Amino acid sequence: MEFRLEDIDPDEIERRLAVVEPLTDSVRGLIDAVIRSEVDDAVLDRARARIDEITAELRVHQKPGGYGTPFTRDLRGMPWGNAATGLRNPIAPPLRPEHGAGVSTGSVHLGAAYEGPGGLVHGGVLALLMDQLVGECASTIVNMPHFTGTLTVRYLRPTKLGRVDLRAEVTGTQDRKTFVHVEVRDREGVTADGEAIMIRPKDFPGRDEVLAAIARTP
Ligand SMILES: CCCCCCCCCC(=O)SCCNC(=O)CCNC(=O)[C@H](O)C(C)(C)COP(=O)(O)OP(=O)(O)OC[C@H]1O[C@@H](n2cnc3c(N)ncnc32)[C@H](O)[C@@H]1OP(=O)(O)O
Repeated sequence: MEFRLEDIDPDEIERRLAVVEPLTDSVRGLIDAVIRSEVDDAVLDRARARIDEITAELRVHQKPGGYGTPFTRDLRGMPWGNAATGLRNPIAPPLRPEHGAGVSTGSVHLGAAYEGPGGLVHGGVLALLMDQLVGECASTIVNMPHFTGTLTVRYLRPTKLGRVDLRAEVTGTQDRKTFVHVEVRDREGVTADGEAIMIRPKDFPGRDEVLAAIARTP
């Protein structure tokens, strides 16, 4: 887990998001269209050539590796490449968690790109979303980043594609461990639940900056 301080103000964050969020949404639309399109092969071939051109244009200047998890001095995180929440990651639904007292919630629309069995959400996608939410829940409540040590998922009944709601709640803490219960619902009720043991790592790159930024946060 690597954290990197990026000393920019909220206006600059908004300026960047105003450019990349619409781009990411457009690519989400493209992914959905590629899965569901019934146009003929010639149109698909033409689309591929145009997409390859755009990809080459974007690759002229790019980061090595992943996007990383930059954060500002006031601890606003910018994990924009995150697989579940990333604001510039088209495979992220994206989940946008909200945090209350010991509870985190989030809703997503899971369309064709998240299908497992026909018409139903892939179990791994649900585990991804649960993992993210329990991570954010433990990290926000304890105010320090946590890793998922163990996540046990029970799939209670199939989850229909469409709107899915998640809720995570801290059920206890013990030294560096935080215990979190999580539930997933589709429009007909609870479809899966899970128990997570979240661990606050002893050390990680950027730890001192995170602690200093927390200390400065009013
Ligand atoms: C603001 C930031 C928001 C971030 C949200 C992001 C959410 C994303 C969620 C994720 O996807 S995290 C990525 C998936 N998880 C990992 O990659 C974790 C990989 N594993 C590790 O890095 C280490 O194994 C871990 C940090 C989990 C534990 O290493 P430690 O060296 O700190 O553990 P240690 O051996 O000192 O054990 C400390 C306690 O934790 C317990 N423990 C260790 N590993 C465990 C485990 N895997 N499961 C359950 N408990 C575990 C261990 O028994 C012990 O309990 P006791 O104190 O009661 O004895």
